[in-house]
Amino acid sequence: SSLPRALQDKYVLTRRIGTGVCGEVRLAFERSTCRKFAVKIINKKNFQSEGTATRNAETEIEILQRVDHPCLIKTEDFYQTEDSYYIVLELMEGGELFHRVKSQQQLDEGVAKLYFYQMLCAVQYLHRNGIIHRDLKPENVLLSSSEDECLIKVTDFNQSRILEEAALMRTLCGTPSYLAPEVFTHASSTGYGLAVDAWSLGVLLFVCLSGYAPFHESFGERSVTEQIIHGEFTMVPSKWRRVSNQAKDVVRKLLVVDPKLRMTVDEALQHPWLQDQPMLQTAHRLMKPAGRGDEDDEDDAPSAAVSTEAEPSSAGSLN
Ligand SMILES: C/C(=N\NC(=N)NO)c1ccc(NC(=O)c2cc3cccc([N+](=O)[O-])c3[nH]2)cc1
Repeated sequence: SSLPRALQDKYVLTRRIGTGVCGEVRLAFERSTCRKFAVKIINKKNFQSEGTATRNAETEIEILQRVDHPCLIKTEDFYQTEDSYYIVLELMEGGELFHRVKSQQQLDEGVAKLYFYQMLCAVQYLHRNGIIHRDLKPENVLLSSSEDECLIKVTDFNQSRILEEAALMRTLCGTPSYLAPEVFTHASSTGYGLAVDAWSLGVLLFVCLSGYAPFHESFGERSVTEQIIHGEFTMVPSKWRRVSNQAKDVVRKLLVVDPKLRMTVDEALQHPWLQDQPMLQTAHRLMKPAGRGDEDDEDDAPSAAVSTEAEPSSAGSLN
């Protein structure tokens, strides 16, 4: 395929390291420094119609270049030809969370908690910046190394939407008398847009803790869609026996059908299961800018995270 000249001048692209529904990921070396990068190649044809494709891709590229958080993939460079986008990204040598969970059957609860905390921080950052990810799944969570204790990064903003809050606010400033009812109810559904990510995080946590998907055609005769609409998930005893009640409580409060009642990302960050000082310290060390992780952080202010040990598991009860 015809790689952009400018890309070839700066990088050598070698073997494929990942595949996606709309393109592939190649290992690349920056010629001048020999530093390794990942290059995500997205062919534009893969999108449905031209219209939405371009809009989606622009939004995605904008988001990729605008976001700045240790647990969100960062773009180093960006090129495009008439039929593809080439996104140069930091290398995430641990690969996709999907393969890590698959190869380990299920993650140790402490490891699942460390990864889940980082995902919550990434999605909290997106929500604070008015961005809904809308496609959170194990394939879109990358691991920085093959170590259990590693940094994770959320990627693939192809389905992301920037909350049209500003446009909505302008509309609501005018005289409401001529506005149709759905402008207001739709507003509330936009407001609830953020909650879709909380649901997906619930599914992600379920998969990390148990190694299988909560909604699956093999469970009973109902279709996956039916199971989801009714919030009917199955905790197979053999897979959940060693999982704490607090961890189960987080899953149950995220997999709530009514978005108004679903736990938010902010509330999840305050859940007793995540008030785990050792985990928080590890996470904050991993999330610091490169190189500052292992210096003695005498001078660092004590982390703002809650310092109390997790309460006794009162969280076993469902509200
Ligand atoms: C931005 C984006 N997707 N956007 C999109 N529209 N996809 O549908 C995107 C999607 C996936 C990735 N994946 C990787 O960077 C990625 C996958 C993988 C597997 C083994 C090993 C590595 N690695 O970096 O060593 C990998 N990196 C990076 C970016």
